[in-house]
Amino acid sequence: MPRKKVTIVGAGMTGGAMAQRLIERDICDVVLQDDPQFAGTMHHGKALDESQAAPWEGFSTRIMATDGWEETADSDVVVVTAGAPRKPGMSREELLNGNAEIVRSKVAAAAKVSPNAVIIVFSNPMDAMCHVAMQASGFPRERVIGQGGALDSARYRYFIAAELGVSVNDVHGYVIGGHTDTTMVPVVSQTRVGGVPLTDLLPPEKVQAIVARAMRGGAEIGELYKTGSAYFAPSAATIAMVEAILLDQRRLIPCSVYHQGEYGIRDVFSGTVCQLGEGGIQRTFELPLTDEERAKVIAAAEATKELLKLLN
Ligand SMILES: NC(=O)C1=CN([C@@H]2O[C@H](COP(=O)(O)OP(=O)(O)OC[C@H]3O[C@@H](n4cnc5c(N)ncnc54)[C@H](O)[C@@H]3O)[C@@H](O)[C@H]2O)C=CC1
Ligand SMILES: O=C([O-])CC(=O)C(=O)O
Repeated sequence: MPRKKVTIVGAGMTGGAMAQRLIERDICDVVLQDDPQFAGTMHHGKALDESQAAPWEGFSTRIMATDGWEETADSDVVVVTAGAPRKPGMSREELLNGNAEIVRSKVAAAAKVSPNAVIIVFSNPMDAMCHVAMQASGFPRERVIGQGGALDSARYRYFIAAELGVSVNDVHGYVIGGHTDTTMVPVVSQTRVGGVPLTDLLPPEKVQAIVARAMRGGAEIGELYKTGSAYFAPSAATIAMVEAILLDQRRLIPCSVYHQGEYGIRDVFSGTVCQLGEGGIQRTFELPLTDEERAKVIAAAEATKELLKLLN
């Protein structure tokens, strides 16, 4: 049986970290695609360096780099990270048109040689870039998936676990809505710690502080790094999605999906809980929201629609 293949487009901070996490799982071959005009020979260096980790990490799958597309052909999953990260003080939305051009051409090229792939869109502003990717690929909604909620939920769960001094494994909560500083919706009403509602464990002001910090989670890291944005947690979140698809794990992970009636929203990418497995999105789930949460989820989708009006 041929090995599964995953292409990571863009071998920068996030693409490189994803490649490392993925190849060390030993579940697929990995191709790092980048453009010498922007990456120089960095992607070749990363692939070679990581290959030489195999004797100690014990993986037998392969990683290679390419400037073109031939080697990416027949990928099962294509992750698109190419594009500029924001600088401190910027919003993700400000990256819209610069990154749209990059995502459009990368996705068109990738889809041509991997017509059955699942595309995971990662470049920011992610929800808007999902529209660009869907249009450039012509793929159905099951196979164009945005990574945002997996990361945002991880941050939210981490902050709760740290506040309560419990294992993050026992904190269950989801962040849905948009992947921007203002449109994320941490679903407090459905957050449980060991089965206990979060609101029974922390006073409202503490919960609100956690929500606010989770929503600015990416900005906080960017302000600390100064030269770019987060990559350790983003790569972990993305590779969990890749693994769920490759191994048909049917995991429930919040992702950006082209809404077709979820929460009454249509024809726009936004975050909701999705079942991920073979073929991409197998099912979507609607959380039972409070009226306030529902209004925020609807506003997030509207904000993405407004942002799309600014797309060149
Ligand atoms: N969805 C999410 O949760 C997250 C998204 N991001 C986004 O991912 C993207 C990549 O971030 P990093 O890897 O940290 O950036 P980076 O600057 O380290 O890497 C960017 C990559 O894009 C390529 N690139 C840049 N300009 C290009 C162009 N004009 N044409 C073709 N390729 C070009 C570079 O060669 C490089 O491989 C950013 O848009 C960032 O905002 C970052 C973290 C989390
Ligand atoms: O904050 C950023 O610009 C990068 C990102 O999307 C994140 O880390 O959540």
